[in-house]
Amino acid sequence: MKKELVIVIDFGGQYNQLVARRVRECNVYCEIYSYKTDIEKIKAMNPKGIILTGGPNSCYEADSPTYKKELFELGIPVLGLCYGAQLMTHVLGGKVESAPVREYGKTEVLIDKKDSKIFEGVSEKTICWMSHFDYISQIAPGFEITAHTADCPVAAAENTEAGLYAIQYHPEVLHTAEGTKMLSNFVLGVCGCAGDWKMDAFVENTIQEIREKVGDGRVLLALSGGVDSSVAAGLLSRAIGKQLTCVFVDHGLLRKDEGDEVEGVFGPNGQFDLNFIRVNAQQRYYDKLAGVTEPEAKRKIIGEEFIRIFEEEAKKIGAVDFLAQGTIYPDVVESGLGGESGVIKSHHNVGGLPEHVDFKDIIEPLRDLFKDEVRKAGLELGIPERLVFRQPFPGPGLGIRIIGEVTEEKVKIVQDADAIYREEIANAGLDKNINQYFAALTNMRSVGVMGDERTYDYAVALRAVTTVDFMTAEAAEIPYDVLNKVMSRIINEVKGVNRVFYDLTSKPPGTIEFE
Ligand SMILES: Nc1ncnc2c1ncn2[C@@H]1O[C@H](COP(=O)(O)OP(=O)(O)OP(=O)(O)O)[C@@H](O)[C@H]1O
Ligand SMILES: O=c1[nH]c(=O)c2[nH+]cn([C@@H]3O[C@H](COP(=O)(O)O)[C@@H](O)[C@H]3O)c2[nH]1
Ligand SMILES: NC(=O)CC[C@H](N)C(=O)O
Ligand SMILES: [Mg+2]
Repeated sequence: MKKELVIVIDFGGQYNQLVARRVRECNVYCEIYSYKTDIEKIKAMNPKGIILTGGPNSCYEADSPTYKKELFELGIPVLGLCYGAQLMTHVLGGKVESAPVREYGKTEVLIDKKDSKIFEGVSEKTICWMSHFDYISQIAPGFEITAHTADCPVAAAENTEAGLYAIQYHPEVLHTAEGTKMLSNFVLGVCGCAGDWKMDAFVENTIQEIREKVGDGRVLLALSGGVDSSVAAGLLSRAIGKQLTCVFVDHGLLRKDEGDEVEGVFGPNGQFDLNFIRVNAQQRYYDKLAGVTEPEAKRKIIGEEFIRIFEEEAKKIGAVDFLAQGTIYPDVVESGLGGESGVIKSHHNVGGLPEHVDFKDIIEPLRDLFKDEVRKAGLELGIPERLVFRQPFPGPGLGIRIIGEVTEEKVKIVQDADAIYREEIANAGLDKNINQYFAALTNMRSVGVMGDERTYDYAVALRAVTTVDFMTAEAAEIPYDVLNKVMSRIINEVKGVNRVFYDLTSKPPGTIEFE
């Protein structure tokens, strides 16, 4: 079964992931590609629709991102959003200029063409999210204006005959009250997608694809016991059974008792029928990380050691062709490989991979999914809810929750503090409402007084966030008495700590982890 595909062409906008999400919420599969992607490649994928994203540039400037005119002549419907709308206009002979009045934030849009397919079921006056300083001063030949605002004569325009639609605002953000409706009108109404891409189809198709790719070869899965690799294990084991071996690395940067817990679930006495190997590599990691302080350097070392261990294990098993990982879409984007977005941090399993990897190929069945979609796939596969809804834990583990140099002593401190924090969050019944929470060790030491004596000890930072997709997040509002209890237990029970902070920062501008 060939799935319907809508392509998002990325011009560097901030909300590009959201565009892809909204399309998927219409049950249509969607992928993001850079504007540098060759038109032949785009044609070969045979998409049912193309969406051009926003972007920071001005399309009339010489070296701004652009696309060939041919893109608009493929007979495939194209929707341009903000920069995308301006670029479409510019390339097709209209005019884009610096706007006399910029628009930013919630803005009332007045629909001029009530029977436009994009505005089916949309109110005549509707609140939309604007973010632009350029504007379309003259539409391209063949287009008509379909909406305007008080300050912007072209809030939307279209050339229905050519299947081209331009929208100046951002329908993908939830501040645009009826934006989801407009995008679904494009995807289902204009492009004619059936909207039958669902998780059961994803699971069945992926199992089929894995079987075809692997044949009678062998696969080594990097299994952390986290959500993503557990779901990947579920898929792979359904697809190829005992041709799969799962390797779990205890790098000495796991949470307190986590190594034994993972072994308990996936090992020989656990609930899955898997080939499972636990590698104890604690000392090896501490040695490699000694003296290293720079976050990206730490990530690269941890990522590289993972691969070297997998290679060694593969040799012991013999004739392993494929390395499988539980990589998901946000790992790819943040590592700067998902399009035009900058590198935020190199996830150990993507941007942190060493240049040479001793496997024929890498299998990443979840590479195109967001976290909540991975969870849906997990439930579809019958993976226990307790595993599916676990909070994520990053592969580099406490290595990126200890700011600066990692030592065994610091690992012990952060493990103990984190265990107390998690216990108290669970006692307060907050664990279901907070999507990720953990203790981190700041590299800061300060003076305190305990039992009439001077102390000069570390400060622990508590982090807790609510988020849907881990791309953006808010600091969770934890009741003060809970925080207070955690603070007092950490200071009393964990040696080497004399201060506790609560991190209030949202993402952006912070990230969830500290490094
Ligand atoms: N300790 C580990 N041993 C083996 N593989 C690991 C380990 N930690 C991470 N990996 C590999 O790196 C991938 C990415 O790690 P990541 O933490 O993003 O995912 P996860 O652990 O599977 O799920 P979660 O995000 O819920 O923690 C994992 O899916 C897994 O393939
Ligand atoms: O497997 C992983 N390898 C990594 O290198 C990594 N870095 C961050 N994370 C997790 O990704 C989510 C977003 O984290 P940030 O806001 O810190 O980028 C959060 O859930 C983080 O825990 C990682 N997971
Ligand atoms: N959000 C956007 O895509 C902005 C497009 C363009 N840079 C403008 O300001 O008009
Ligand atoms: Mg993990």
